[in-house]
Amino acid sequence: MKVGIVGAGMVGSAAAYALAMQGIASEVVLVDKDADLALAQAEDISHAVPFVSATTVRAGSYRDLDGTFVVILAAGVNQKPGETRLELLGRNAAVFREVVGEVLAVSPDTILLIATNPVDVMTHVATRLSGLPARRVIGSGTILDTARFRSLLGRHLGIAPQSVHAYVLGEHGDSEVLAWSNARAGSLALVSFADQVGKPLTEEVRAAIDDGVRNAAYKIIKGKGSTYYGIGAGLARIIRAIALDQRDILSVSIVTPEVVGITEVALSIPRVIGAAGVLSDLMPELDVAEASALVRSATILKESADSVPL
Ligand SMILES: NC(=O)C1=CN([C@@H]2O[C@H](COP(=O)(O)OP(=O)(O)OC[C@H]3O[C@@H](n4cnc5c(N)ncnc54)[C@H](O)[C@@H]3O)[C@@H](O)[C@H]2O)C=CC1
Ligand SMILES: CC(=O)C(=O)O
Repeated sequence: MKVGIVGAGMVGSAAAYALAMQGIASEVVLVDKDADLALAQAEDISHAVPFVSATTVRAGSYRDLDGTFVVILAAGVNQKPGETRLELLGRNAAVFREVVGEVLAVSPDTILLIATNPVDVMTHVATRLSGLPARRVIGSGTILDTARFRSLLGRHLGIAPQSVHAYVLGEHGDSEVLAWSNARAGSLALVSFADQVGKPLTEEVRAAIDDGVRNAAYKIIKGKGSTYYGIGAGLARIIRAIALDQRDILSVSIVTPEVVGITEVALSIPRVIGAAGVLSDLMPELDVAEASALVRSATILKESADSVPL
């Protein structure tokens, strides 16, 4: 499977590296307005390939994206310390006005996988600009937040994160909703599991995990300028589900006709992913507080998307 990546900075290159290391793509083409950067990233990653896989990693222009099955959009600006994701919207919408048409001119049937922040609103923008069906314009959404949630829960409970079944919903950003009420460890309700292993989910524990998930990006950006390994692996995970038609349930963002009473909004809920993109949407059962937090998150995203002139 051929994968294109527009934006060969930290996120684009981390995704290329994850795809190559896992042998998910047969070919990865990196495109950036800084052609020297794209070339350098492709060269560097291609030198890791002989150790593990046979993926071809190269730099190119938009013309080289012909025949791609998926194109990751990771072009644009990232957050400075203390800046919110939503504050990037105006600048990154301008980038997408330039980039989306270029991609579709050479690869009209591709699946767009959006990473650029604010990712939910950028997914909405890309859907409008491309005219593609919503299920083929997928934002990474809360795939990363869900991984952070599972990681912290697994650490607290002393189990592998893969055995934690819990999702973060709504915005990939400040208003996101950690769905505690339907989370499970193995086949057990989370609270029951936590009590059985003597690691109760006290208010303090829940608050610390919420902070660890919600504010992870702010802390990492303060420490090293940007985040990229987590999202690089998350993007590769979504592409694996597409490449192998795996029908995995992942929390990703697409423009959705209606969620918690809000219409035409891009946000994350669990969705089944396969070769055609998003195959179906799954609305989890939530408690009253979670449902109301999801309405708030959806409203913020809808208003933000409505503010973007196309
Ligand atoms: N969805 C998620 O969970 C995450 C999203 N991000 C977001 O990903 C985006 C990229 O972040 P980084 O890679 O750290 O930034 P970066 O600055 O390292 O890379 C961005 C790249 O985009 C390129 N670019 C800008 N305008 C372009 C255009 N018109 N055409 C082609 N290339 C263009 C730049 O030359 C640069 O190489 C940011 O918006 C960031 O907030 C970052 C981490 C997680
Ligand atoms: C930067 C960003 O969106 C994240 O790491 O969550």
